[in-house]
Amino acid sequence: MALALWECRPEPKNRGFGGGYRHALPWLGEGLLIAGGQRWARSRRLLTPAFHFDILHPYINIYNDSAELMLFLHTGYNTEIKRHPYVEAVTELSKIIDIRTRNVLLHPNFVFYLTSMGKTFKKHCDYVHSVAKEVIDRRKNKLKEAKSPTKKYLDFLDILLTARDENGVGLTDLEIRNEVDTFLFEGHDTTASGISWILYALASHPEFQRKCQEEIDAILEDKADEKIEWEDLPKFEYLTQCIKEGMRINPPVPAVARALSKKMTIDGITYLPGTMVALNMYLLHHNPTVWKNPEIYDPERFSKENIDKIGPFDFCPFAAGPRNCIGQNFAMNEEKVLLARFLHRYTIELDPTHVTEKAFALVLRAPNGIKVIVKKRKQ
Ligand code: HEM
Repeated sequence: MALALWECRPEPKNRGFGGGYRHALPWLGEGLLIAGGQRWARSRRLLTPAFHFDILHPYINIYNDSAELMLFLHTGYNTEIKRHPYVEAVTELSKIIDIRTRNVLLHPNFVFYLTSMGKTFKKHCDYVHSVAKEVIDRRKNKLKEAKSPTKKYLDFLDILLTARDENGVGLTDLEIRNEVDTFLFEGHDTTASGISWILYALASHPEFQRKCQEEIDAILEDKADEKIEWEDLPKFEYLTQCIKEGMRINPPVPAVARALSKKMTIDGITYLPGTMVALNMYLLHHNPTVWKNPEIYDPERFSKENIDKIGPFDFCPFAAGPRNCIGQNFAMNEEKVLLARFLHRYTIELDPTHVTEKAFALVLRAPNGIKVIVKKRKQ
């Protein structure tokens, strides 16, 4: 009998002293990313309907609107693009968690919160929690006024607020806030990193970029408003190959970690329960025993002819098993729309004066930025 994901018992996240996830607890709480055991199983069961195709379908309009805004900003010369304070705070929080995880002296709470970094962390946590609370309260009031959700389409927040388990019990206010914070982080930073590194790969390989553009031009040929419909998404076959290869060579989440729940023997060495195990997706995707010529960006690896040669655990940008990414379809759809709309209008080239560096944090970052030259296409 096949088990639903939440009926499996995944290895827990390492939240003990020294474990990386522990440092994100004051920010994300026991949301889906960090929770374990029964709490995780209940939340995963309640939240899975939020990623059903029927719920994802109307988000296509939001992806298109976001693409529109991004393209508009590109047309303005000297436009100073200010990041939202929420995005600034999340970036700082994830940077601090990364620094803290690598420095054992900052692990004890009583030391960390005495440092200026600890105080900044607390300040940003309070701010992001207040934003999440405001969003939740606003929607709660709307739902109260309407008595029951009357919108044609429910979104993620409606589902969080109205979900009930088999005993008719919903999520508490704190559980809802933890999920909102988790999804705002997991849903934004990861996709932003993915799109940036895919654009970098395509700027480095004009031949693949041109092939994507030919495909995009053919799909958008008769659309004066350039709007991508839900039905168009499966047509972007070559773009999808480039996206997957982009996430192979630069996985947005470079590593995850677990604590062993039972003894495990790897290469003749036995590890005891509780041992922390880091699973490095970046190294997996660059391992020459798994991938031939791993440093070469080659979208043909994901062509119809070749895709069956890829093993089930060779390509893991969204992790694997019961604790895989719940938002992976959402993310793939968003990446397709944003990249297709961008490449339809513009061609990008690498800035030859800039050296792009990689930093392995909670998400894969480019500490000094990715610089490309953007040229309007003649059509
Ligand atoms: C390119 C984009 C994305 C990538 C590469 C990505 C990758 C991942 C990975 C590797 C994990 C496992 C993390 C771990 O074990 O510590 C994960 C979990 C998760 N992701 Fe994503 N993600 C992406 C987008 C999204 C989006 C758009 C959402 C929500 C809208 C989302 C929500 C989550 C949540 C809630 C979890 C925890 C799931 C659980 O433990 O049951 N992710 N993601």
